[in-house]
Amino acid sequence: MTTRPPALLVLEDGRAFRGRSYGAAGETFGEAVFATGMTGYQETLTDPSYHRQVVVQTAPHIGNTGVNDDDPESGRIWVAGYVVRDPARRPSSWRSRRGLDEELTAQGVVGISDIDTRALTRHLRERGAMRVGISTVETDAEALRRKVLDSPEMLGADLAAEVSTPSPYVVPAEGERRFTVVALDLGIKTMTPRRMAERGIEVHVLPATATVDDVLGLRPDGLFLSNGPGDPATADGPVGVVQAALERALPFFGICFGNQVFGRALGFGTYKLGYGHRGINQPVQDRSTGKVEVTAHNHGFAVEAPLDRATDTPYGTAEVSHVCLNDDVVEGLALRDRTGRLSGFSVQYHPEAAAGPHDAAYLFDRFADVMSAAKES
Ligand SMILES: NC(=O)CC[C@H](N)C(=O)O
Repeated sequence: MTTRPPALLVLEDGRAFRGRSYGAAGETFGEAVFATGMTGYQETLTDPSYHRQVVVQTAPHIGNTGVNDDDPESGRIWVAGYVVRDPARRPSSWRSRRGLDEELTAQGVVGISDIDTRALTRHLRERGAMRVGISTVETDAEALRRKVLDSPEMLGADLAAEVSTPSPYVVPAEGERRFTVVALDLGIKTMTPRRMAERGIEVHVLPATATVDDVLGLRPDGLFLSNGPGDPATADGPVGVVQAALERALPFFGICFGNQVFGRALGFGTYKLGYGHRGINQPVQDRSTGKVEVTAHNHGFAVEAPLDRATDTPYGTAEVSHVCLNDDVVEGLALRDRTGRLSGFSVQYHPEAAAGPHDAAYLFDRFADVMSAAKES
């Protein structure tokens, strides 16, 4: 194996790491975030929520199972850059079609390897997520840092439309069609409509810019909002769509960015976390049952809502349904109508679990139950 050329990583606060080029040569900028999953790097790389983020993998060996054509969560790699400690020298899996290094290069993703990812992660944990640059062409750390400081920040970034589908498409229900759902694609992962389809839900996926009329024109039984990149404070369009749907008592389910938009639609604020939650083993408690789920996360923002009381909204009573046991961050919201019936809910984490444990799959059944109850009434 030939030795790969040198590469330089510089954070906006000036901390620098020198390693080797991994993937494409060139220069890239984004928000440095760390992901703690021991598996699922393909799903991570192709999750549109990572658009404009440079992902640092805390697992030291990455690329061991190569790249297959089954696991991507979208049509391309979305991360702005990739940071690993020790890339696999040779992939090994019966499903592997090519090496990860090769795939990153083919998709033009600039990365760096052979740096102390543990030191970098501890730095981000102490100082918070921040902008970063990786370069295989610039060798002067101060020069690269100046470019990092010129690059856009994640706070205030409006990115959903950049990753959303350009035109609507339909994911048919498996077996008998029980419900029709409109899903706003703010950066949807492939597995999400599939989890609904498995439950007899036909999913009409619409672009992030879809209007209330586009949604209602399809006469859906429910509205779904996906995960997605960027700052939820910028998502005024989707917030308006959700509010209009709630006014008409249309059952609602949201995931991640969808949870943040739901929170805003209910009148709550959102804020940026210090370094976020990204991994597949985060403990979350469902406050209605007391049960703890081990869940998949990828979020840098969160909803600000009171944990100790319900909140009256124009659409009913809202409460925090799920919390993260590591830091008490709001991980889910539930909305009940005047009769006490659940009419909409959302989670900050990823029940589609691609990758991740399947503890939260019940939420897709809950969505079907909410639609079923609404149909009967
Ligand atoms: N996965 C997501 O939907 C992330 C939502 C939002 N971009 C955040 O970072 O919190």
